[in-house]
Amino acid sequence: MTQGVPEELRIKRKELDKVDRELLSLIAKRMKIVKDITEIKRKYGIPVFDKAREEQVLKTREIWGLEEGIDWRFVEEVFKLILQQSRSQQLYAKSKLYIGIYGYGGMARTLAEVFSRAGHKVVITGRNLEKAKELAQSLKVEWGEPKEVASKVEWLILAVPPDALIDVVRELAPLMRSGSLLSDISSVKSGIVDKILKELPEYVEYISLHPLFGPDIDPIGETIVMIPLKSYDYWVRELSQALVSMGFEVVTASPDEHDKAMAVTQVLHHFALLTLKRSMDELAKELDVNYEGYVTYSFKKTLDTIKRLESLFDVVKEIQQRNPYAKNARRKFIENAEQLNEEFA
Ligand SMILES: O=C(O)C(=O)C[C@]1(C(=O)O)C=C[C@@H](O)C=C1
Repeated sequence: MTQGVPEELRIKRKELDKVDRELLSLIAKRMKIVKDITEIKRKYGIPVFDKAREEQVLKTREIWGLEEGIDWRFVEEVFKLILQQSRSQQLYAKSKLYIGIYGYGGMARTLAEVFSRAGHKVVITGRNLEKAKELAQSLKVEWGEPKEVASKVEWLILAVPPDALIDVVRELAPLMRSGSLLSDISSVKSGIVDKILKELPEYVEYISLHPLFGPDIDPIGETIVMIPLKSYDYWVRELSQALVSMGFEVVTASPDEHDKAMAVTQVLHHFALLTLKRSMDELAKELDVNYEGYVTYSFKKTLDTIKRLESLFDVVKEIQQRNPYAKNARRKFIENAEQLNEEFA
């Protein structure tokens, strides 16, 4: 391959090799400092994720980049990646929890991975033990029979679709340890949490969770909504601290507050983007045009989001169907589209 490469290009490539090596050494040096920061944060119980500091980091680096003649957007992208890596390197567990995860889908994997990386003891279970075992082995954590797991963990997280949820609660909740905690992670809370509450024995606590991220992204720095339904202060404090020290932002809400907020940020957002996609496809066909080469920087991001939504279509549909405020949200969207259409006429 080197044959035919002009000598001066070869020399320049060598120079690049050297600089890139130095770049990596500097990144490793930064990571070592981050490790020290983790220890300090663990000592004082300071959250991993510090939004204000990250904003300051991005702003200063963008300015320094400009001083060096480097485009700020590039600097922003690079430092966003560095910060993401930095956060995910920092996870710590102040007190170690024994956590059971029922399920082997994408969210089960993401949560199990983060919890075990932070130092918690994780055990995977589910109806299909082979699948549970497969996931557990790939993450190097334990697996076990549902009943056995339910009876030994301190915190059992059910990462199963809403239709399967109640049966699992009915089967496993009575076997849980006194004072232990149960959580579901469903995207809509109305019509689900009440049913779960009815099934719970008196000695089991219940905090419903909604991780506001999909299974396919690095979750550190993202938000988890915490909905305490049946718990003493102990678990609310313990859980909130555990999540914060793993780098999550925690928002506490009631089930109704959660569903209302999600009607705005999730239902409307998904509906608008899927409507956009269908309209794009129809219009492109009608106009007989291939628009793929004409995609702007920000539209590329929109298309990526649409692709993600399409790959999670079942979940998207379920949210649209189950959120009690979804119908109104969709109507608002249609009304506003019509109104805007008149304004633009
Ligand atoms: O300064 C901190 O608190 C850090 O943990 C370091 C760091 C960084 O890598 O710069 C990482 C995560 C925080 O969200 C903010 C900044």
